[in-house]
Amino acid sequence: MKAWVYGDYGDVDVLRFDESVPVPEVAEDQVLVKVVAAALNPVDFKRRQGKFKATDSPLPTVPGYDVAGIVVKVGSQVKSFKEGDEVYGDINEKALENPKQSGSLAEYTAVEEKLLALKPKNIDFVQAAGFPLALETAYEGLEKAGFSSGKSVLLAKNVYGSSRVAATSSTGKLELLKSLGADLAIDYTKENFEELPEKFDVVYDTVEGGEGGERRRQRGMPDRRRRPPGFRFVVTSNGEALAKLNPYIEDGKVKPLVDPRSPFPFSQVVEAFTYLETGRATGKVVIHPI
Ligand SMILES: C/C=C1/OC(C)=C(O)C1=O
Repeated sequence: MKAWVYGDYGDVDVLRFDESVPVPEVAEDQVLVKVVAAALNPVDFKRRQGKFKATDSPLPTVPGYDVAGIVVKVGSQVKSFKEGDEVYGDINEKALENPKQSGSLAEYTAVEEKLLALKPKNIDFVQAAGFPLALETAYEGLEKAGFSSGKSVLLAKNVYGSSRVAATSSTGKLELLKSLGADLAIDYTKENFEELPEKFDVVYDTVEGGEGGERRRQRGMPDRRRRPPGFRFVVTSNGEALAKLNPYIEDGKVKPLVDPRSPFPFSQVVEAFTYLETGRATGKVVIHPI
């Protein structure tokens, strides 16, 4: 099959397009998905850069976590899906612990049925591919924080009924935050949210150690010891959680956010990663058709 592969860790120039990659074997609890669309995530390029090599699967790697496609084969123990089902999901249960060597930037990928959900009918494959890892990360974090309706979060209005959502971004993305429903859009290049008079029940930091986090630290991030209790976690892919969120997607309460430059054709995966790695994307970077 055709797939993007890298045999060494490094920047985008380690990526190779290979037309003779073996189609992955299907275990008894897996389905084989004909990939229609695959979304890129920062974990893909951090993994390719070797940031998780200690717990990575062996090289060579076909990258790609997020997938949307059609079931073309089912393992002997599979109960939830049949051939022809349109599915989506994050194919790696533990994002950083032995992620699959054969990912979604390929014509086919084999995935455990417990990591997939049926694709909502009201969104297309490109929109669906962009949801799993990001949506499951948001949901898992808010669940772990015991978030509930009426609370305020510095992210979760339409699923939890939060009273107030504030969000931070660089100057150029403030209007996008407001269009997505943020009651308060904070420019982290000008303000440190921890110094604002308004306080929040939950602060959800998705980029600590990323651009936003470093910028806050450069401007004298308050002493961590004065911060309220918090926790770090790495998303666990969960098809049941995704299926639970399907009704919010189907009634339009949770909307896909695909970058205007998406979809990138399968031949332009290098260009797609290069764009994602600029940090300038304003939505999911999706590869389609595959
Ligand atoms: C998707 C999971 C991630 O876990 C870490 C530490 C990141 O930087 C990720 O993107």
